[in-house]
Amino acid sequence: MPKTLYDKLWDRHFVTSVDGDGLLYIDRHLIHEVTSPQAFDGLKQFNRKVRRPDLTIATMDHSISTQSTSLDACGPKNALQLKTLIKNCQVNNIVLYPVGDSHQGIVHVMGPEMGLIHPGMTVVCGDSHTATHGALGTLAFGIGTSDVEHVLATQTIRQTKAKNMRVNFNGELPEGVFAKDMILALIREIGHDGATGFVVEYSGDAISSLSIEGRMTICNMSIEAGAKAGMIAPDDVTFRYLDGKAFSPKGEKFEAMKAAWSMLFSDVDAKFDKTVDIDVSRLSPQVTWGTNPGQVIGIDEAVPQLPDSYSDGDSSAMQKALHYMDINAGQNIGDVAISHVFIGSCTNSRIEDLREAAAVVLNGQVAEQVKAIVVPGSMRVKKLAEEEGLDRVFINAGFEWRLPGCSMCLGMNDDVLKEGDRCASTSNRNFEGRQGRGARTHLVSPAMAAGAALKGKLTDVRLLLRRQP
Ligand SMILES: CC(C)[C@H](C(=O)O)[C@@H](O)C(=O)O
Ligand code: SF4
Repeated sequence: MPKTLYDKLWDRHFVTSVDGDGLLYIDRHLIHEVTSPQAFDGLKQFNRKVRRPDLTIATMDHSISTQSTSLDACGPKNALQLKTLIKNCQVNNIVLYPVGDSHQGIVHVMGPEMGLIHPGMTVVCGDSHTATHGALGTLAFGIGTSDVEHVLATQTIRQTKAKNMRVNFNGELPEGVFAKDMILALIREIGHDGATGFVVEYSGDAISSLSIEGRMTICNMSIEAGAKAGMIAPDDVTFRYLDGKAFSPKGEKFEAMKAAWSMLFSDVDAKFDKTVDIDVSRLSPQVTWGTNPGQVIGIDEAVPQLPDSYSDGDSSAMQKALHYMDINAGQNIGDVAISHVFIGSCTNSRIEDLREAAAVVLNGQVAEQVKAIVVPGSMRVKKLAEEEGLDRVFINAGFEWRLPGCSMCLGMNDDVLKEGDRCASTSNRNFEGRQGRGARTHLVSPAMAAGAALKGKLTDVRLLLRRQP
């Protein structure tokens, strides 16, 4: 029977069935400070050992400061979480990349760049954006803390098989339009719960033309459409990305693995439960106006009018979102002034994202009333960017250049927005209070965020790019 890529990865990792679910073997387990402490406590309580410390990798990202390497910088609660991770990793022989280490970074940025993630793997982490790793042809999904404990103890996890969805992105991306705009446009089309119960495979010529960085941006936000996971079949772009990475196989072994990885694709006749087609050649830069990622429009569009019937759930949700965001129906989104810009997060903090933002910033200045920060996703991204002089571009324009971490993506560290602040953000979530209680988030691409920083308002970055020589 023809199989999808998801079916193939499921079958390869299937250990046994449990009441209609599958018990899957896990090839790579990533951990961070927030969702691991209780899991380790659970192991200790039952005197259990970590079954495969060698397949488990830890980093620090959520609770750290990106302004200081002190573990105490974000208060005693965060410090305790970080110190607990250090202790748990020591006791259980798990490699940890702590703050200050040259490999430290946001878990979904540092893992792939070290070559720890290979096509065909199952990858889990106690973090919803684990879907990011699907960009390398893996089955990767986020798990809860009790599942973290289960994986630590057994290297397996119980899962219900999801349905198959295929999203074809076709056409050529116009100037100023990026992977972030593609995924936002998809969520607009299918809604923020449009992929609930599905694993999504992305394909089409617009996906083949994307770098791994761009593919990660897309897979990362699969979860924001409700999907269990997002994935992209490995191709030459994937193999070139993996070649030479620290933990990639080397020499003949790499060639042998490449041959095996090349077999990881959906069969021609494989059946998908749902298919969506999107033509990217007509896309404009996207920006969210509301409080879920499906409430999104092109920068050249007006905020939608409320539907006629005020009784339906959609319009009351819309009204609530407009009220929280202090935005009017029918308003031109390009008129909205912002107070903050955040370029970072596991969605958009890779080297390519920083290059795209820097290309817009070149020779410009951050608007006076705006506080703008750039937070590279990992120490490696930071180093690369500094070698290319991108840090100078940002600093000279008035941006803060930070250490790697989750930072302003969520209010768990020292980058919390205040009530009424309005942020153009390259992150992935815009729900009420995500960046701080009462703060407002507009999700955009790195180029759009850079444009907003210079203009002090949401801006069509295509106009800024065209003006440059
Ligand atoms: C803290 C963590 C559990 C959480 C997640 O699972 O996604 C965070 O990364 C987020 O983005 O909200
Ligand atoms: S950068 Fe944001 S979305 Fe990504 S793992 Fe950190 S908090 Fe979660």
